[in-house]
Amino acid sequence: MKVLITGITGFAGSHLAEYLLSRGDVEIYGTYRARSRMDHIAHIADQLHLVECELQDPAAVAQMIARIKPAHIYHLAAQSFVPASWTSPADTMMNNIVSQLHIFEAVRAADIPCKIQVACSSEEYGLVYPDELPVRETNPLRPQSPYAVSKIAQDFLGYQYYQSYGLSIVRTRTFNHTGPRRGERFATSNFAKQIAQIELGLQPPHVHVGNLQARRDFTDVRDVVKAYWLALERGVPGSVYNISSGNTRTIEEVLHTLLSFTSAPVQILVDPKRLRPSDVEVLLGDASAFCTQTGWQPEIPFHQTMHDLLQYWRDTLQAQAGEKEGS
Ligand SMILES: C[C@H]1O[C@H](OP(=O)(O)OP(=O)(O)OC[C@H]2O[C@@H](n3cnc4c(=O)[nH]c(N)nc43)[C@H](O)[C@@H]2O)[C@@H](O)[C@@H](O)C1=O
Repeated sequence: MKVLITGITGFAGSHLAEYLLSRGDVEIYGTYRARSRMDHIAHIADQLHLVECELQDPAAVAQMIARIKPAHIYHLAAQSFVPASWTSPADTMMNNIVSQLHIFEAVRAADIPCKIQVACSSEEYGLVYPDELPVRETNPLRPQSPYAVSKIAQDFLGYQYYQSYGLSIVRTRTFNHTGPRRGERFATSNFAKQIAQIELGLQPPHVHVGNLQARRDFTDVRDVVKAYWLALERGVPGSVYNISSGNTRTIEEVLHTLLSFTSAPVQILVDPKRLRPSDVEVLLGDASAFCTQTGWQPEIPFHQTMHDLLQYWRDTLQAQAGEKEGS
């Protein structure tokens, strides 16, 4: 079976490709852009069909889908960093909404039986009141960032294309996920990288942070990509599912978990530039609909995820230092 992963060079995309390869029953195609970095998939690139495709170009997308004729599409490519959606809101809308429209239109034009997973987000819930926790899929959506609005548009377009044209679309509202290869701008990875840099003497012993009081529901990315596979294998087309762990912790607790793995003495410094115009205060998801439908359960404990993330940065920085020495 042919599957297509948009954003295969990214964080979730690279883990999904690894997971699907481990299953051994699929032929994996993945899109990348001219400026994409290949580091995350370099170790498996010879087992993938990589296709350069700008998803904002409708003709390129139509041609690519008509040629590959994938049975599954995992649409993971996106502008996913919330703060960037304030500095470049139009770019976020184009990247997230317009690209997805091109994929849907290309599948319609090719007239192929294709299941599509749309990567939506817990950010769509935005402002959540204490008596609404844990959040279910039926909760009102009260977006707090342009990014959240773009994800609501992706989500609702998925619904509408299912209703209007019968496209086999499953929407996943994934809560925070992290693990090795997480982009360094996101809180967990940023803190882990700073700690690894402090350990190597590459930065003074200060960890710079933003709002530590926000609460988030974290799942390991390696569990999340299994959920994406199950979403298309066992999810009901037209449905939307939360994907979450059912645990919430403050970002301060996340930082202290990472710090528990190091003996380096550090001072925590709040950087006002890291604060957002409006931040989602608390997210805690109810994934029972998805678990019941597909049998999915997150398996990797949070401590393990944080441990592996810190180790990822230690290894990456050491490899970079080795390369510099060698050159
Ligand atoms: C589900 C959702 O999950 C992610 O969005 P996010 O929750 O914004 O992720 P983040 O890691 O940037 O922030 C988490 C929290 O941590 C706070 N925070 C404190 N100090 C720093 C800090 O220094 N850096 C950052 N980035 N955040 C910080 C920050 O204010 C926020 O409250 C994306 O995958 C998104 O694509 C998505 O869909």
